[in-house]
Amino acid sequence: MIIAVDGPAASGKGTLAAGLARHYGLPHLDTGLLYRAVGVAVQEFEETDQFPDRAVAAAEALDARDLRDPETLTTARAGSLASKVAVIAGVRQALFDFQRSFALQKGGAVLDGRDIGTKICPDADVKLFIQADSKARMERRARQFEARGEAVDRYALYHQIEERDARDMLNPHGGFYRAKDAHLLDTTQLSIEAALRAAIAIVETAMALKAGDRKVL
Ligand SMILES: Nc1ncnc2c1ncn2[C@@H]1O[C@H](COP(=O)(O)OP(=O)(O)O)[C@@H](O)[C@H]1O
Ligand SMILES: Nc1ccn([C@@H]2O[C@H](COP(=O)(O)OP(=O)(O)O)[C@@H](O)[C@H]2O)c(=O)n1
Repeated sequence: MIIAVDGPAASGKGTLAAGLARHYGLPHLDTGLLYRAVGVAVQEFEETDQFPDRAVAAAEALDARDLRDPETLTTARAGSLASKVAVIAGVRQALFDFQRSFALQKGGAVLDGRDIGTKICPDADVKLFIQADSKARMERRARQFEARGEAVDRYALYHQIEERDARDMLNPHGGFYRAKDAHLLDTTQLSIEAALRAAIAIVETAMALKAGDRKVL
């Protein structure tokens, strides 16, 4: 079974994808980490015209080992760099195969990101689009940073998230929109546990419907 989980920054998609993966015993790929790793690798070229070419080369050379440093990859700066390399068509192309082979491994997988249901796994068994209002998302990210001892300016963070979401939504190569067949899950008022229960219920219903369809055919 392939489960695609998409949504904007700090909507809780990674937490839900990890929870679904645990529940169904499937491997999980947080695809945002790929873009973050590429962005961090070329940060010194950010203000130069070499940035796109360097980013494509970094994406082509990316190795699973580059994803093992959550401390540097999950900063706000890495998030912003990620959304800048994510608008480069060659970067998305270079990262496609890695994501696609992860999705197609035997037994299935859970992937979360921005274009999983639309571009990486348009054939996923179940697609979820996770939403939460901007304030809730900012507060969650603020607490996440504070939990690891970082000082947070909530006003600046709110604007950073809005700016990144806007860049993602305007990304001509990103396909960051809700797939027509994605199930919307708004987690603004839900705890992590309640959100996971709701996500599992969606998966169960979708799989039961699929099985029913197969019987009818
Ligand atoms: N439903 C929820 N209620 C409260 N906090 C949540 C919820 N879902 C996720 N979080 C917390 O919000 C932060 C961001 O969640 P994460 O799953 O990383 O979001 P995303 O992958 O969409 O960026 C994490 O610290 C996570 O524990
Ligand atoms: N499948 C994906 C995943 C991430 N991204 C880009 O990478 C950035 C960081 O993604 P992320 O999922 O780690 O960010 P959060 O939603 O966790 O804040 C996003 O803002 C997008 O610009 C993408 O373009 N496509």
